[in-house]
Amino acid sequence: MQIAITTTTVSAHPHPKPLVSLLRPSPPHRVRIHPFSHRLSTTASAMASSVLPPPQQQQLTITRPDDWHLHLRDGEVLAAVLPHSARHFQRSIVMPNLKPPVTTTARALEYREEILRALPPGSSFTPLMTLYLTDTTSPEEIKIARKSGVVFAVKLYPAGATTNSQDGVTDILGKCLPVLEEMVRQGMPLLVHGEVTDPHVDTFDREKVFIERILAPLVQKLPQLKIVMEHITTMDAVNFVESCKEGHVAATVTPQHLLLNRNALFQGGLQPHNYCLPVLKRETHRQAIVSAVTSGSRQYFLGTDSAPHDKRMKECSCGCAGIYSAPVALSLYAKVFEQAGALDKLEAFTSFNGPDFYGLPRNNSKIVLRRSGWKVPATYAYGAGVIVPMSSGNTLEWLPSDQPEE
Ligand SMILES: NC(=O)N[C@@H](CC(=O)O)C(=O)O
Repeated sequence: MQIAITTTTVSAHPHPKPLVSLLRPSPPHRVRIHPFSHRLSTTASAMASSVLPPPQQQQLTITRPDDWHLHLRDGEVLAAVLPHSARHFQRSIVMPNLKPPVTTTARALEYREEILRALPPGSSFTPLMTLYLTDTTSPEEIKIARKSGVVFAVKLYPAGATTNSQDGVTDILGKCLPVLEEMVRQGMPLLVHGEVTDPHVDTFDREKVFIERILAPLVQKLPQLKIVMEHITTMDAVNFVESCKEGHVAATVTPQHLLLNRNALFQGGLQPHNYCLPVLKRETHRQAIVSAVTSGSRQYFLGTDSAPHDKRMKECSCGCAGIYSAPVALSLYAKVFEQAGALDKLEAFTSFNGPDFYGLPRNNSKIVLRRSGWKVPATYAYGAGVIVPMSSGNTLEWLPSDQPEE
């Protein structure tokens, strides 16, 4: 374990007094802890130690993370959002659901060039390109993709499931079997948006039903296919992933599905900025995925699903699905792992399990997260408008350093 943790040196009082008597206002005994030095600032330090929580980690140094599920878009939006991902992540799996979608290696190469041109000067961020699977993708295209060295996976969008999925697959086993067999031969992972599109299936059950109707039969038919179940949201998905062989089936998990349940969609009125697909689920599901990712299992890794949409497209009569989390994701993941008492498992989730699954080297450089409050901007501007980030206007605790420390 390469995680470096800095802690305070405050020790617990051997005979703690009842909390209530210690909390009574008493000016001479008031204690302040400087956010950076962590020194007790009054002579009441002995008294204070009895009311302090256990020592807190103040700084985390972890291997630089990768984002294994990212929507970068193109044009002005790409230029605005790319620096946020490039600042914290070394590599990202770039989703291909542009308009029109990235269905060929030739198009993926062009898109990759566009991303590289939009990078801030000096950035070493590496986009890992993907192809958008359609009913007519050919096995030959998979061979070309593998040979290119820049395409790392193929994305399955069931037709009509989410943003720009209208050209997606209508019948994966009926239409795509030869392509999937070629992917097995090429060791090319299939990244799955795991929701059925059957309008008779309740929106909140679409992931569960997808597992039953499509994913389980697919794994049975092609057990050698490497599959990433993207942005899982349910206990059913956790159970499914864990029933599969490590190294063959894995899952990405977003910050929103770890921190929010479906109440967040309706708190005080309709909350369009908490709307994404798959939609947030009930609390028991959230707890199941938190337990899964903080357990230390190698089958889960970081995938933000950061999906920017113009504010006007979110706040309208038929709002788009997608939450923009790139600037805040790392702080939020740290919060989740800290709340679960599992900060020692954070690095494997952010930086090891993903490259290990994809058969890529782990990053060498580091990133530092400091316990230092920072306020998330209300919006981020781009050419034509603004994008509202997740946790907009809130203060977050863990501040990632902009520069990796070698
Ligand atoms: N997650 C979302 O709600 N939206 C994504 C598409 C996707 O991954 O479903 C988008 O591209 O906007």
